[in-house]
Amino acid sequence: MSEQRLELLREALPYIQRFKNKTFVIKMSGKATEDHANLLSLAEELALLHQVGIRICVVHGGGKQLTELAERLGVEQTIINGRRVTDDATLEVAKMVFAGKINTEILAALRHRGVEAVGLSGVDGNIVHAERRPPKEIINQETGERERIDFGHVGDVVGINDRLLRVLLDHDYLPVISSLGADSEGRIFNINADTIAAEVAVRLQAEKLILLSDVDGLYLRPQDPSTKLSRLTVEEAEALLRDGIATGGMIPKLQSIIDLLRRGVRSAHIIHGLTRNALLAEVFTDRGTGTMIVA
Ligand SMILES: Nc1ncnc2c1ncn2[C@@H]1O[C@H](COP(=O)(O)OP(=O)(O)O)[C@@H](O)[C@H]1O
Ligand SMILES: CC(=O)N[C@@H](CCC(=O)OP(=O)(O)O)C(=O)O
Repeated sequence: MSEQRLELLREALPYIQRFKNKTFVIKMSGKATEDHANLLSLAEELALLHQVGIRICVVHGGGKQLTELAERLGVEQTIINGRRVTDDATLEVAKMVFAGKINTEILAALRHRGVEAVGLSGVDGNIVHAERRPPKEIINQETGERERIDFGHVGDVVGINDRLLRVLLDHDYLPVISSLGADSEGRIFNINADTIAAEVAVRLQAEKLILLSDVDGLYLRPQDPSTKLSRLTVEEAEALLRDGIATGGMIPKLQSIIDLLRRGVRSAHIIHGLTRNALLAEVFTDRGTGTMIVA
């Protein structure tokens, strides 16, 4: 183990006591899982949290990989306000990429780090009960136009069944859930991974939701990391959404976080999924590295 990691662990002792037996939901963006060395490093950090007795549930996306494979297959992609318009062909590719490739790669990395992880999609154990998102009038943030959008096979989460997750967590398994869900007729939906993570966190009465992204937090001036906000309240987060400071993929992220904090989870964190030890630093130090949003 590196000296930096040992130093962190020394500082971590009080936090370890505080968080033992608490549940953290950790969402890994596709961008955080794509590089093998980075994934192995993240898996090591997850293994440490798991070993000190924190109940970890991972939710992952894979938006970048889905876009890349779909386009290679000649399936054109459209993303509006951070959500993908999912036609028949895109859903086929989403099933392969999310529940197949990425989920298995995360499991293999955790296995390498000695963690007994179990791969699931939201379809397993009825974990994510979803309904098809009805066509909606929305303001397209990119064009500023009001449009009626049919997102296709995109689901809205209407319930989480946590029975299987609790069985696994109670037996020290680490569940890894990909961002698909289904309705009671077995129709499968593509669902934003941040949204699933937030809903799972509420259902498991998690202590924290931690989102591993490709930015190290929320910036006041988009694209300008020097304007990163370290800590904000729900009301401040709402204002950022209203003022159009959060755009693209940050919109569903913040919407989910606001909703989650109003429903009992204490804090949500946005951190960089490609910075070594960012996860450990966020959990085990006061400084943290990302943006913490509190109720
Ligand atoms: N105010 C903001 N601060 C930081 N990032 C922002 C902001 N507004 C929009 N973004 C964008 O949100 C992106 C993260 O969302 P998304 O691409 O969905 O990530 P992920 O794949 O991690 O879920 C960033 O890469 C950035 O381009
Ligand atoms: C409906 C919708 O937009 N679903 C997302 C699910 C994957 C995801 O959220 O992946 P990241 O976390 O890697 O961005 C998508 O198709 O991109």
